[in-house]
Amino acid sequence: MATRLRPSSKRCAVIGGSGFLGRHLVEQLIARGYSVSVFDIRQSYELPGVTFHLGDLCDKQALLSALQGVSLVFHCASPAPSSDDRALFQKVNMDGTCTVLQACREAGVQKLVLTSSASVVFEGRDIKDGKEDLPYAKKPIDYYTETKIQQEKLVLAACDKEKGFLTVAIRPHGIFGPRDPQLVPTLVDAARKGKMKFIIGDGSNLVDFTFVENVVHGHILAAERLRPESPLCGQAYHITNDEPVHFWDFMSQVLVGLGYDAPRYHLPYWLVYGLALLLWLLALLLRPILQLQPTFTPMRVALAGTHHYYNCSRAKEDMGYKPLVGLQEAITRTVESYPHLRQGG
Ligand SMILES: NC(=O)C1=CN([C@@H]2O[C@H](COP(=O)(O)OP(=O)(O)OC[C@H]3O[C@@H](n4cnc5c(N)ncnc54)[C@H](O)[C@@H]3O)[C@@H](O)[C@H]2O)C=CC1
Ligand SMILES: CC(C)=CCC[C@@H](C)[C@H]1CC[C@H]2C3=C(CC[C@]12C)[C@@]1(C)CCC(=O)C[C@@H]1CC3
Repeated sequence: MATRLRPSSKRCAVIGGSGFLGRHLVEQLIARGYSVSVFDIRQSYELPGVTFHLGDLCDKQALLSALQGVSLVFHCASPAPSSDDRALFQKVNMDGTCTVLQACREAGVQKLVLTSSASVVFEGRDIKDGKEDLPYAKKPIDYYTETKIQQEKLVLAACDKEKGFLTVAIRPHGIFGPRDPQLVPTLVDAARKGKMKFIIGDGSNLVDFTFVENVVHGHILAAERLRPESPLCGQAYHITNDEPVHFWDFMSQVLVGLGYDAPRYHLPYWLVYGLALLLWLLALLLRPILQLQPTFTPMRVALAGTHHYYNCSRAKEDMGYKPLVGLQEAITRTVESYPHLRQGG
């Protein structure tokens, strides 16, 4: 019979630790004296104190060997939202999360912190100051959101004080910062193709964009405050910068900071949404013969043209959360971190 290592409270694993958020989380955990095992399908860096375990989270045996002696697990792995691959999302976010839960229980893990998403309540309509008690989206706008909802439900339902296995979900929104492979690169790519001249809607919609270091701070606070007697058990928490901003002002600041023109001309929201939907259907029909990746997906158009900002007072009250980096400093640091994406760079 395999021997089980005694879990140590400063030994943790980060599933998805090679990704954007995962790597920032790993760096901060190391700085705080944790020893970290990264479990991911790829290795994207090396860092003293970090052990890499390459594997797919759908493979329980591979997970079990990475979770030996680990008391705390962060699960922040997911296929990229842009992949739009239903089967992959179901396999990784739903079946894979069941496997993660099973492996955690078998390995004697005591705490699991899931990176969920504030989008689990977003249906493409305005959300202003949304609290955690909003119902899950009944008609999720894409497969990513659909499976993030199921994933969060699975993890929160697995919280079991009697069995000594505690879970909590963090719901960040619009994560950005150095090394983000999604928001700034997509924006710059669209600008370089001349697609960022238009503002979708009247431009007055307020949105949360959250600096990656604040998201990391929320995760670590949640892990450290998650105890049998704490209110965190089995709960979800919004983590934002607590400074909603006009979507198009944020985009313009990043674009201008990198030397591109800010979008200027307005287009009606429903017109662009309708076109994006048509394009998405066309891409779906042509998929067997042609791989189309439209920039303006229905989800992106909805995010660009509606209000979606969230209240994070539950995290403030229950875990003492407060953003560490303000939005202006965060934008400056992010823009400076992408010299290669500058106009002409
Ligand atoms: N980027 C954002 O704005 C937001 C992200 N989130 C959530 O945050 C988490 C992290 O996202 P990012 O760091 O932005 O994404 P990312 O794509 O940079 O990182 C995800 C990591 O998961 C790994 N991964 C994917 N499938 C795997 C599998 N089957 N087995 C093992 N590892 C696998 C990838 O290799 C990658 O390193 C995700 O759960 C995402 O849903 C939530 C809200 C907003
Ligand atoms: C309109 C347009 C093409 C803008 C370019 C930027 C977008 C790529 C980002 C703007 C808001 C971002 C966002 C996400 C991905 C990147 C954006 C669409 C998420 C969908 C990532 C995963 C989540 O859980 C929610 C995020 C909401 C905001």
